[in-house]
Amino acid sequence: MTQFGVIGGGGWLGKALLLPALADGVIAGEALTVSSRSGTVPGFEPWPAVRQTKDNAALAADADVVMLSVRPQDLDAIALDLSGKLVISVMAMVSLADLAARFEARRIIRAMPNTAAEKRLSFTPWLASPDTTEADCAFAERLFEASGKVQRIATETELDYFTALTGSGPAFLAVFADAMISDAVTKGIERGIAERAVRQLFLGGSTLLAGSKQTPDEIVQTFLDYAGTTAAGLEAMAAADIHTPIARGLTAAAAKAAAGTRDCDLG
Ligand SMILES: NC(=O)C1=CN([C@@H]2O[C@H](COP(=O)(O)OP(=O)(O)OC[C@H]3O[C@@H](n4cnc5c(N)ncnc54)[C@H](O)[C@@H]3O)[C@@H](O)[C@H]2O)C=CC1
Ligand SMILES: O=C(O)[C@@H]1CCC=N1
Repeated sequence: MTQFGVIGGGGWLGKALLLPALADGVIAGEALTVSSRSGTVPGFEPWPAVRQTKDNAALAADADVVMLSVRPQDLDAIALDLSGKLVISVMAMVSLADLAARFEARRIIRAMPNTAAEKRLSFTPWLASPDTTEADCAFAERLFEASGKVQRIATETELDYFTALTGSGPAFLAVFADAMISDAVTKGIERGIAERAVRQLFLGGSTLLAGSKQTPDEIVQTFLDYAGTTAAGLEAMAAADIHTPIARGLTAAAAKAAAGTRDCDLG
């Protein structure tokens, strides 16, 4: 049985990925070791065979596959020789070349899920270094499929962009929701009611969008064609150039992701 060790696996993203995979049987509890700063985190109680530790060296010694899920600023404290193992990283801003140099690893997969993984609704692009095997890629795909949709991509430049688009994306939707709530409050709507309304709007609107045969721009055009209230709102937003701040935000996030990353050839 492939032994899987997840460094930082008790954090937000680690648990969002691991709990669905355990629930689906993609990972057996007996095959999983999770490390955290404290050595014990809640959430894994339904799988008592999952081992928890603070000792990353012991985790790595027992593992065939090691996943890194700590914040980038905590990575320097983790000095391990992972040569011969499959290394999976979900970390932003840490490149394949950096991972290879730090951990003496050749088989590396970088993936960029988002925290909707905890609802099994992540979009997870991933890419693999040239030495990874088909079995390595299949393991990673099964793991990430438990928490959403996966997409293999070709370059780290794309991964950096997806770090902004879908990795950070939940926060960008939250800022749009917050702007709507703030406006509603200034118009006299009670904050709690505005929040309830906007949460349901995002659920309803995004469910429609996800399942629609129309593209988003076609949906916008359909509403413009009514020439009614929605069109008045859309035209005012277009006049205020709503696309520009969105593009600026994505560009800044992707630039930050890329600052620690460069396309590299590990072949
Ligand atoms: N939260 C998000 O929206 C996304 C995060 N990521 C990436 O995932 C990684 C983890 O992010 P989160 O889970 O959100 O952060 P988090 O802070 O919730 O989890 C990180 C965990 O690592 C643990 N940790 C720190 N140093 C450790 C060490 N030496 N040994 C063992 N455990 C250690 C911490 O105790 C914590 O539980 C980051 O690198 C981030 O770039 C990627 C996509 C989305
Ligand atoms: O904000 C971050 O750095 C991480 C990566 C993508 C989402 N959260």
